[in-house]
Amino acid sequence: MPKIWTERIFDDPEIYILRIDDDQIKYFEAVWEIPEGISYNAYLVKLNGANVLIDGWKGNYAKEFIDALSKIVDPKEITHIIVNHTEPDHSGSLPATLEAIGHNVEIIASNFGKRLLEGFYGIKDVTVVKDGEEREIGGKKFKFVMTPWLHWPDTMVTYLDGILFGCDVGGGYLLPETLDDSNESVVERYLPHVTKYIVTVIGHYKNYILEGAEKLSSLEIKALLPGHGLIWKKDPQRLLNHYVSVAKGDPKKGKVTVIYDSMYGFVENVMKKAIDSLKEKGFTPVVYKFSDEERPAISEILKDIPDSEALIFGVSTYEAEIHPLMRFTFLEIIDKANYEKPVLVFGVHGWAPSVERTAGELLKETKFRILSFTEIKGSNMDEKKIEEAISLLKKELG
Ligand SMILES: Cc1cc2nc3c(=O)[nH]c(=O)nc-3n(C[C@H](O)[C@H](O)[C@H](O)COP(=O)(O)O)c2cc1C
Repeated sequence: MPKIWTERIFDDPEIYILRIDDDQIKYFEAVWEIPEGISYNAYLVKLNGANVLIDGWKGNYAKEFIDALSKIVDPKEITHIIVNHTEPDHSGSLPATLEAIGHNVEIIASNFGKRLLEGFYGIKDVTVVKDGEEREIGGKKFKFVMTPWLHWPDTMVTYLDGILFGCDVGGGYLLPETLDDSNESVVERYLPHVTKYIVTVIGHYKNYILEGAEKLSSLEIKALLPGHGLIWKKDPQRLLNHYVSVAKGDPKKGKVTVIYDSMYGFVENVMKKAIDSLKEKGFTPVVYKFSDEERPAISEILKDIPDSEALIFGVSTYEAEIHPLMRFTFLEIIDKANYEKPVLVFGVHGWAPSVERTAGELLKETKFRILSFTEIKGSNMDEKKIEEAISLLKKELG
């Protein structure tokens, strides 16, 4: 059963969090494996003569949302709804919320957000705010800053008295056992799930993270209240720095992610040799293997790419192509985690070498620097060739 949190998190201005821990979800966006779950966070700001609701929950929790909201405020007393981002994991509860409010409430969104609200829910009456626009509501100044492509073109953030309502900006997977960042061990456990969230959800637009961070640096941010995961009261800059580091792909010294498939063990033999050689040279390999017994989650593989120094792929030839699961893995890495990092590719075939052609074609237009393709026939494992490839990597990374 999803846990629901409704707590006052600030006294002045009076702000409440409405967080639901979605422990039922298996695949975020119907693709990313998240056994750790995800929370949806909405916020209510109580002001003089105004009650401002910021974002909402996924539609399947609309009833729970109205019940939780009703514990804090009579929905009929809500005067404004700010929609920072219209993706239905935040806006799905909106139609039910409007019904519970039962009167004309002012909905505030970006220009793109207005278009999407009409497309998704038929909502036409939306006040559009522009980049940097300020509005006085209930005696307080709300500032709206456009952060397009974080994660959709509609996305904006809302700034009030040093508090940034980020929606997807600042989010992460996991159902942390606290609401905020005051407990260091919770934060340390949480941050890898933030990385996983960034790569899988916003990785395709990661340059916009750098643009957005630059834009937000002009604001003094005392707290960051995102649409997923922990809220940041103690050190919001830590989370923003983490976002920038993932977007840049800052490497951890020695970390090399190794991904391979092996149907009958031929690729595995090659990769074992490569992994031994990596360890001998002081690297720390993180290994993912597709076999008839194991199938790693693509979301987990993606999580390990940003802070890797290099990537190594081992692929079997499959109907003159690379193995189907490795093909999907390549495509997702290229789409979500395309970084200027060195790459080695080992290919094993039965009768015709193909990896330089197939993997080469996939990697051609990417930022990855291919150091070598090593083609191996079946069990004719050429240890010298494997050693040469790993030595090339050592030379490259020092
Ligand atoms: C379904 C299937 C399709 C294959 N297609 C090709 C192919 O098109 N060209 C080729 O040279 N080898 C092909 N092979 C042979 C494998 O690439 C070869 O046996 C390789 O060593 C497999 O390594 P692995 O057992 O570690 O996966 C195929 C093997 C299988 C099972």
